[in-house]
This record gives sequence, structure tokens and C-alpha cells, in this order.
Amino acid sequence: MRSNEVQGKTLWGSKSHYEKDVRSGESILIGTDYGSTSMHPMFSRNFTIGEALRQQRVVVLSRSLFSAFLSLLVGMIIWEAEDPCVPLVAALFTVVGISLGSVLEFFSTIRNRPASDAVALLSINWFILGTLSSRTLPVIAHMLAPSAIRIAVQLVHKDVLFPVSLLASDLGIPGIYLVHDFITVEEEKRLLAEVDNRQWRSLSKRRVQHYGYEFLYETRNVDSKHCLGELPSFVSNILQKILSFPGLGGDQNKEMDQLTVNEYPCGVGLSPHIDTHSAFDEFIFSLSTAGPCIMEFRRYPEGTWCHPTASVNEIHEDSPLLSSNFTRKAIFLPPRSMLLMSGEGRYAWHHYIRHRKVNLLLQVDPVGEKAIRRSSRRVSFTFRKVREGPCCCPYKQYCDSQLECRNQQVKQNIVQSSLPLKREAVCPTDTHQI
Ligand SMILES: O=C(O)CCC(=O)C(=O)O
Ligand SMILES: [Fe+2]
Repeated sequence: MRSNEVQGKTLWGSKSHYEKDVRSGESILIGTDYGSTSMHPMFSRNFTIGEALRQQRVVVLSRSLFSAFLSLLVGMIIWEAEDPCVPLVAALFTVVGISLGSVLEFFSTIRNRPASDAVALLSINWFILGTLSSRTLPVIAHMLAPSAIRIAVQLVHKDVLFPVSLLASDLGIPGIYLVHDFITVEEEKRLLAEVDNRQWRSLSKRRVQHYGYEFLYETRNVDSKHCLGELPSFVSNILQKILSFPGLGGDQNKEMDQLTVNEYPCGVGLSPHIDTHSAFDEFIFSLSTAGPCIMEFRRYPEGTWCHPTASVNEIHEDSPLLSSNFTRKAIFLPPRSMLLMSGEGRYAWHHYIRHRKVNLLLQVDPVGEKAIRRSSRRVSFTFRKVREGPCCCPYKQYCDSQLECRNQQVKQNIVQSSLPLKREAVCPTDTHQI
């Protein structure tokens, strides 16, 4: 063992040295007064490692008691003072800082010791500090709170941290249902192989395929007179299973006739939208395959939501045309799960997927993850039924069938005015910004 002595650690008058055990990489304290030159210093007469440690502990304890005493003194002055005195508070923190420093110094010399001594010493100090400066803390809190709140709001607003439900029952949106493992891994592979064998159409950030009826992105609708044919046979078993889906109420007249397959590369999302009321019936199913996603839902309070007039690609999550005053919820959609949007969840809540590669969760998911990493792609199969007559839902604010005549007036207002849309304006047609 090679000694590497370091001079200059003072033990209240006596000198000490540190020896670095090169093999273990640990610093251990050794004595100063080696006494005999024939012996290795570590085994010197009156100054064993144990003694040195004990001495060092006395030093730390004395310093801590000293700082506790000083904290007490300073704290009492602050307590008695009319106004909290900032220099004294600073002094108090300095004293505690000195104590903290000496405790840390002590423990850095013997790294593997249990930290109970240090914790005890620090607790005393911080307890005194907290108790005695309690009158000052509100002032400090008052000073720091706005920044802290701003940071917290930013974190939440930017959805860095946001509660995500794992079950539809926890989500609490009427009409939203989720069934996990709706298809098997084999079925999922077959579905993916089928669509990958077919022609994809590229949109700006994702690829799509349409079956039954083409979805027209310009009008956010379908041409109901132009049927592409029946849905492909590779989804027949899914259509069959859908009929017994919970939430469908055993209604057999819900045979889906339109399918959109969306392929999202990693990190690509979907802008907030409500599937056009006049285009599709109430029940909308979305099967997730290949990868997971977090789907979010927004509900705008009555009269605060306005129809964005920009084209699909110009509308972003934080578009100024959308009020920031909304209730937001999110649900985790694992691969092979089937989501049903119906009732209020289908007609009155916008749904969307954030453009994120990783989503942080406020609570752990079933496999104990705190973050959900998007896979290289997610492929969703959205099954809908093309509507035959006008929509008569009770959610008129979002219903293009029921707002048709008021649309013209609002469109005119938009053209005439260069000012931002007023939130209280009558909301025109429903939107499908996908
Ligand atoms: O990808 C999804 O799960 C949803 C797709 C969607 O909302 C739509 O096509 O309207
Ligand atoms: Fe949708």
C-alpha cells in the first residue's frame, strides 16, 4: 500500500493526515505523531485510525453544537425583531452552512460509515433553523413563490408532467371505453403485414390508407356517394368483435363501413379535432398496433371554443384560435388496445396525440415505468360508419349539421375582421383537423 499523505487537516490544534488507499480508492484518516520511525505510520503508538476518527467526530460535534447554539441565538433575535432581518437570516444560514460543511468533511473521510450521526446533527441544525426563522420564511416564500409557481405552471402547461389514465374508468369522460388486448400479438402482426403490403398515401408527417370511403382532408368529410367498396377481409374478425364491444349497447346496426389506417412515425402526433359530426355516426373505434401512444382529450367550456378556419396542416396544438381554457384528460393506449369514442366523448371532446418522443407520467404505469417512450411507429385502425342523415346530437356547439346556417355569418365575420376571433363568438362548423 502506498501512502499519499496530505497535510493540513486541523483537529482543533493537533494536525492530522489522510492516507489514500489506492487499491480501495478510499480516504482514511491517520495520525500525525508517528512516534516510531520503524513502524508504518498507520500502526503508530497513540494515534490509531480509530482514535483519529473519534477525534474528528468530536470536532464535528463541537462545530455542530456551536452552530446550533449560534443558530439559536440568531434565530431568537430574528424572532424578537419587528421585521424579519435579512442580514441575520443570511448569518443564520451561514452558520448552519459551516456546520453542514464540517459534517460533510467528516463523512467524506470515511465514506462507508452509516450516515446516522450526520443526519442527526444536520436535523438538529435544520430544525432550529426552520423553527426560529419561521417568521421570515413566509417573506422568503413570498419572494420565491411567483418564480416557483411559474416554473411549475410551465412544466404542467408544456405537458412535461401530466396525469395519464391507464383505464377509461379513471379517465372519467362519458362515452370513452378502452379494451386492452383486443387482438392477439399474432393478429396484430397479420394486420401490420396486410397494410404494409398495400399502398400508403403520404401526408406531411404520417402515412394513411383509406378503405370503404376516402377521407377528404380538405373538407374533413367523406364523399358518401363514392364508395370504394367493402372493408377488406383482413379486418373481418375485428368488425365481428366490435359488435359485442362494451358501451355499444348491443346495437347491431353499427356495422362500420369506413376505415382509416394511420401510420405515425416516432414522435409524430395528431392535432386536436372532433371527427366531423355530419360525416360519421356516433361510434368511432380506434385500434392501436405496433406501438403505444397517449391520447389526450380537451373539452372547452360552453361558448369558448371556436372553429379554426385554417387548413389542416396550419393548425397546431397551441393555435391561438383555440382557447387555452379547457379541461384536459389523457389516456394511455397500449398496442392491441381498442378505444371506443361515443356520446359526449365523441361529440364534445377534442382528441389528439402530442408530438412527443417520450411522455413523462405522473404515476407509474402497470410495468412500473415513469416515462413512455414512443416506438418507431404506431399504426392505428380507425373504424367509423358514414352518416346517412344530419347529426342530431345534443352537442350543438360542435355539430356542423346543426350550425350550418350560422356558419356563413361567422365565416363572413372572419373574412371582414383582421382581429383575432372573439371567444364568445358563435362557434361555426365542427372541425376535423387531421
Ligand atoms: O390514431 C388514432 O388512434 C386516432 C385517429 C383519429 O382520431 C382519426 O383518424 O380521426
Ligand atoms: Fe379522430
